Amino acid sequence: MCVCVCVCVLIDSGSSRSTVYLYQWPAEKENNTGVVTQRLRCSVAGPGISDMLVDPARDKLSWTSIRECMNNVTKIVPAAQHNSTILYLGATAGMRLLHSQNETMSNEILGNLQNYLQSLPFNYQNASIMSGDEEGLYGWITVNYLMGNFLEKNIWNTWVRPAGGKMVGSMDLGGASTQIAFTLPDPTARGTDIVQVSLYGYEYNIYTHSFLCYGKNEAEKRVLATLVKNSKNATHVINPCFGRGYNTTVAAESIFGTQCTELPTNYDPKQMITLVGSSDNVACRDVVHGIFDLTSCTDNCSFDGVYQPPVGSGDFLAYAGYFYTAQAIGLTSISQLDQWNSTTWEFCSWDWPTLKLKKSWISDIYLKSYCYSAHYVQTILVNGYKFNKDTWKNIDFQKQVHNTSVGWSLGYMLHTSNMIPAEAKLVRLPMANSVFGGLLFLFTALTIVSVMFLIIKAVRACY
Ligand SMILES: O=P(O)(O)OP(=O)(O)OP(=O)(O)OC[C@H]1O[C@@H](n2cnc3c(O)ncnc32)[C@H](O)[C@@H]1O
Ligand SMILES: [Ca+2]
Repeated sequence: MCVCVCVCVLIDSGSSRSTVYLYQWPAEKENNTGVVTQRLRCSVAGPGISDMLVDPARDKLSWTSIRECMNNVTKIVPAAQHNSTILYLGATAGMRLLHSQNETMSNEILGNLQNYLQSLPFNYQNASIMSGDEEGLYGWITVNYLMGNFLEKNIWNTWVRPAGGKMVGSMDLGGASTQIAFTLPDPTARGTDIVQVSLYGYEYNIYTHSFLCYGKNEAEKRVLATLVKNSKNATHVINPCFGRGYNTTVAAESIFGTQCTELPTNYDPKQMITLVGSSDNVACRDVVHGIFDLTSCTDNCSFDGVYQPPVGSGDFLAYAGYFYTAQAIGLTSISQLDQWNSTTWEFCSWDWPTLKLKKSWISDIYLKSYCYSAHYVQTILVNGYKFNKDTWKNIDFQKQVHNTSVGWSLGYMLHTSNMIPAEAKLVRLPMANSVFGGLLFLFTALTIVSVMFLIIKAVRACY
């Protein structure tokens, strides 16, 4: 429990990279809402922990990069507070995939990492692999905590649930998996992927689902795998999603060395494959559509036969890969669906020299993939989750709220350390704040008028 401490360190071990977060808050206010701020965000150099081999030489390298971030933490947190500083590590889709493929290796990596974290001067709690549903739920908690949707102060300076109790849905696009989570209007709805959580004394009925292999990087490998399989020449492959003029040669294992793609016949991991860009919008859209099973769903279903209630008319925050994609095509924050489509169309029609010129601030490693990811975002949101032209404008593409990164880590820290109590001593008004305020005003006005009336009557009686 983070009781009486003002700082917590959380390591987000994602599939593509690890990030160290340092959160802080005033100790006496720890159960209030909106008091936790992000003091440090440190990107660990190198790949995600699932790609770190546990051979001594690589090991040394890997932990050295985490050590650099932990040294920054050590400098910020006063020495007297080190042993009360809680330290957690949560691993996500990269480790989920590795765990199902090679449990021994995933245990070895986690064990190795645990030894290192235990050797630090902090109050190490645990390092674990989260389930996709937990990841989605914690993302939802982060979003609503940062937006102040759980509690607000009423006119009596007491914490109450905001009038209307509108919560914001959460959509996270990672490298290996993607999550959606939102509250259901019907508090009694039960079923697959619906969880009930009690926060600050209120019950929330939340739908949360995580799609493994639908993260931005793994889904791109699936697109490339389709192109390789459908190509007449399996070593010289046209990629419609890359800009014309962009060619790259990669080893087959960089596409097929994952559980997310099916191995081709006569698979040779070292076989080199040349991918040749062609800036072909329609072909890119079609191959991206092809990785989703959009046919096995009818009502209340997203894709791949997964149950999903309608997204409704509420607001959503889309972050991580959603934000990077929106930023690359120039449509962060709120946009119209038509705008997204036309911007994607224009972006994907540019050849590589034009892309480099127009988006000179983006490094090649990311730039080559944004045409694919713009189509991917449109497909998953519209064909998958069933956003339409009216509800698309409810999606806000962001990476931060109040200078704090949006992701599962803050929600995990708040929940795991009990900083969001299930029950809270709240004043529960029998009516909405605004109605209560209005009635209060009315009664005050009536009292004043009555007193004045009595005074006037008394004065008149004297004459
Ligand atoms: O959640 P999982 O699936 O484990 O993956 P992750 O945690 O490693 O995934 P991130 O949110 O860090 O990144 C999401 C995607 O955005 C990409 N990405 C990360 N940082 C970026 C940056 O600064 N600019 C552009 N793209 C970035 C990254 O390669 C992924 O494809
Ligand atoms: Ca992530």
